[in-house]
Amino acid sequence: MTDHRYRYDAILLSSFGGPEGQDDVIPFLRNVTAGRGVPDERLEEVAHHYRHFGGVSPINAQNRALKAALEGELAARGIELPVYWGNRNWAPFFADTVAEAAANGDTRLLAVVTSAYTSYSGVGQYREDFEKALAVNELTQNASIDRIREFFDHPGFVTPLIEGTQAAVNRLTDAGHNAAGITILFSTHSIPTAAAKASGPEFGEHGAYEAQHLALAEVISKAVTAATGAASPWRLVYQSRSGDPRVPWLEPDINDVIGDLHEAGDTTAVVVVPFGFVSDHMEVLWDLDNEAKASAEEAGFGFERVATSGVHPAFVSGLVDLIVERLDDTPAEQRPHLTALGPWPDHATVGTYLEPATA
Ligand SMILES: CC1=C(CCC(=O)O)c2cc3nc(cc4[nH]c(cc5[nH]c(cc1n2)c(C)c5CCC(=O)O)c(CCC(=O)O)c4C)C(CCC(=O)O)=C3C
Ligand SMILES: [Fe+2]
Repeated sequence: MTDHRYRYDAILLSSFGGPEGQDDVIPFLRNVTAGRGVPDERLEEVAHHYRHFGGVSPINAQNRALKAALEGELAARGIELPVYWGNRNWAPFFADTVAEAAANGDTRLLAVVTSAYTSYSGVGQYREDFEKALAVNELTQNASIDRIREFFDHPGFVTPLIEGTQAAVNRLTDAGHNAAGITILFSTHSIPTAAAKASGPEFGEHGAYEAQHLALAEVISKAVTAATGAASPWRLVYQSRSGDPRVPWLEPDINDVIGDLHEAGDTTAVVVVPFGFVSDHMEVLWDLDNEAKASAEEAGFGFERVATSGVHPAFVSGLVDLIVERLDDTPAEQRPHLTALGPWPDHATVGTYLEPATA
């Protein structure tokens, strides 16, 4: 219900969604790829990843846990805003969640999107999802959905990654590896190069998407060096490439880099930091814990995979800080950010350069 102490009525935890059983796998994948030219062979291959885990993606349980954690942190700070949860690709779908919220009188929603960087998938497509969810409920004139800013360089998101990377490097050095022989692989989702450029061409050939990842990798690497006292080399690598093989996507692939490091001969171990994601969902469990780990074993490397931010208390608290800065309309110069690119601006409307890649 409209509570005039706040400029929003409720929080909308907004995510990707995932299947909850074998029968959901194919319908889910059809939702994800609707009209987007992902070849059938790729869908078969990805279906197999889900089938291997009983047709259940871990992402929904992770979002239920995040929702509960956000509710706990909001309550602890005396902020009386309900938290709803909706997804793009699987139930609870945005349209149903928005209908439920509106039935409760909650029409001014602030979305917390489980995506830290600027891209069509992480920003523009959510904006379109929100517009559709309002439109099918005939709420376009009577309800609104804003979102918190991209939080790639917010301390709440970054702190768990720094801690995790530091601990992983320490475990490897304790096991006898030299810091200089440990390569830190900062891993994120590959996207088509055209989509990367469209995420903000003023940031270079691969747009804001790559610039944000490079800036953050530098920050984490420096923090780890400062804490451990010894520098380890690092690389930005990409994972989970999809789509038409003739369309260029961001490279290098993590598995190719592990192979190259093996040939070059200076590396004895890798630390994989899945900093492109906020939870240990399927793309982390399959593409890293399974595939990248196998590549590392083949190379004879030590292997450590750092946890995503998940429901780390610093992350949960950081998300509530990001909510509060919107409730209070905190000026940009007071908003925390750990890279020179931030604080990323709020998007009141669809990012003009966030169109889907047509390449
Ligand atoms: C940038 C980005 C993020 C991070 C930001 C964000 O969170 O948005 C992300 C997250 C995720 N991607 C996920 C799953 C999938 N992504 C796919 C396909 C695609 N992803 C893309 C990009 C991204 N994806 C792209 C350009 C495609 C090509 C087709 C298209 O343009 O849509 C496909 C189809 C099959 C395949 O080709 O892999 C699946 C199943 C899951 C859920 C995992 C789980 O279930 O635990 C999550 C969190
Ligand atoms: Fe994806």
